Amino acid sequence: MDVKTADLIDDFGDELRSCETQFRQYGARPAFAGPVSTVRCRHDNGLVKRRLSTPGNGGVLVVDGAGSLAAALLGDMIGAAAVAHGWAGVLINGAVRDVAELRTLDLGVKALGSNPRKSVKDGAGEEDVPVSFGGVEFRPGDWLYSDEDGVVVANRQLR
Ligand SMILES: O=C([O-])CC(=O)C(=O)O
Repeated sequence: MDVKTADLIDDFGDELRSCETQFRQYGARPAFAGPVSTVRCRHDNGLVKRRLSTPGNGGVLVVDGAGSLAAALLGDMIGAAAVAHGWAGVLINGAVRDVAELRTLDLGVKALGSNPRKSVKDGAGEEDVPVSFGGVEFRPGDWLYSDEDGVVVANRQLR
């Protein structure tokens, strides 16, 4: 999908929520879009790993890691699983690791930063709940559009 968030804002205006968080790009896909699924967790990526190992159907997993940079919620193995399962992208309010390898994956990956320390995998957290960061609420079933300008979300598929 050819995603241009600025064009979407021009065409759909207030129908879109625009996230203020300044993410870094880590995947090889600078632009991605799809229906939203969510995980909320902190220093534990058990739910992220499990979710990205199930069919993504072109969706985007929004992970609210509470903005913590203390441990990575995604690395190259989980990233490769996401590609293999047909996810379009992963948006992480938290950290990643294996940055050099993530750069080669055909996947949208945006996160706040990186940390080589990995998370535990107890599976603590919540799935399919609304999560909020950057002044935006991300709800399961919303549509997310992301490119180098930013991340915007709508209640429905706009294109
Ligand atoms: O396993 C983890 O916690 C993250 C990671 O390094 C990977 O996905 O390869």
